[in-house]
Amino acid sequence: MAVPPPSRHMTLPDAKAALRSELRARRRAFVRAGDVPPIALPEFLAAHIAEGTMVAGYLPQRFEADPHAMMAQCRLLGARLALPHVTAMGQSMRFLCWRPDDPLETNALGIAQPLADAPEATPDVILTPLIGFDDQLNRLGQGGGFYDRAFAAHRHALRIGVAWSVQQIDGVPVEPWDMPLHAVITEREAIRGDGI
Ligand SMILES: Nc1nc2c(c(=O)[nH]1)N(C=O)[C@@H](CNc1ccc(C(=O)N[C@@H](CCC(=O)O)C(=O)O)cc1)CN2
Ligand SMILES: Nc1ncnc2c1ncn2[C@@H]1O[C@H](COP(=O)(O)OP(=O)(O)OP(=O)(O)O)[C@@H](O)[C@H]1O
Repeated sequence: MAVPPPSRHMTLPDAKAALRSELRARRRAFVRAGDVPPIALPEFLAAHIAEGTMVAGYLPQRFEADPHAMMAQCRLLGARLALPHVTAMGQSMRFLCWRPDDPLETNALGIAQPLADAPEATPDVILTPLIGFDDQLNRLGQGGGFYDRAFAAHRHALRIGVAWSVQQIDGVPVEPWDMPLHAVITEREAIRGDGI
């Protein structure tokens, strides 16, 4: 979907901030319109999940795409689950093991997460919440750099974006540290890269 091109006078951080605000509005309108369908685990991704595979998921904030159905399907295939754990902006994000009945705390950013002393996980698959994405599998996140740093720390993990289809744009601005996703899964389709 086309987004108005950033003005020539805008800096890249300004352009990204404008995109984030437009995409958050789209995401909110999509969810408020009601009847959001579940996002299923596509067959090509299920083929990477076996007994003991460590899948890092996330607990969606209000209007984020909901990965619960995918996480449940991963568990049925024998996967173990983990969730992100953050302390403050600029700090690294850890993935901590989590089962559906385990206790949660709320972090400084208002997101529920496992308790700090839960065992640390090394993810094989990282289900990644997105603000936006494009058909080249470039990703726009919240801007904290948490997932950029996590991708750099877990280079062998599959990077799987999860989003509502309305979050697709023509060209996400790419910066030197950005690592493209292996696939993006939406409620309508899966965009699959060459590496998966
Ligand atoms: N569900 C979920 N969990 C996640 C992330 C995420 O994007 N989604 N993260 C991905 O990095 C990490 C937390 N990172 C965050 C980075 C920035 C903001 C932030 O700027 N929040 C704004 C409000 C955003 C909004 O209105 O949607 C704020 O606090 O002002 C929040 C979380 C770890 N856990
Ligand atoms: N490997 C890394 N190590 C340290 N800092 C990094 C690394 N990758 C990115 N960063 C920093 O993190 C910030 C990421 O900003 P950017 O706008 O790309 O966020 P984003 O990719 O949208 O967000 P997120 O990764 O949180 O989903 C930048 O300030 C960048 O310098």
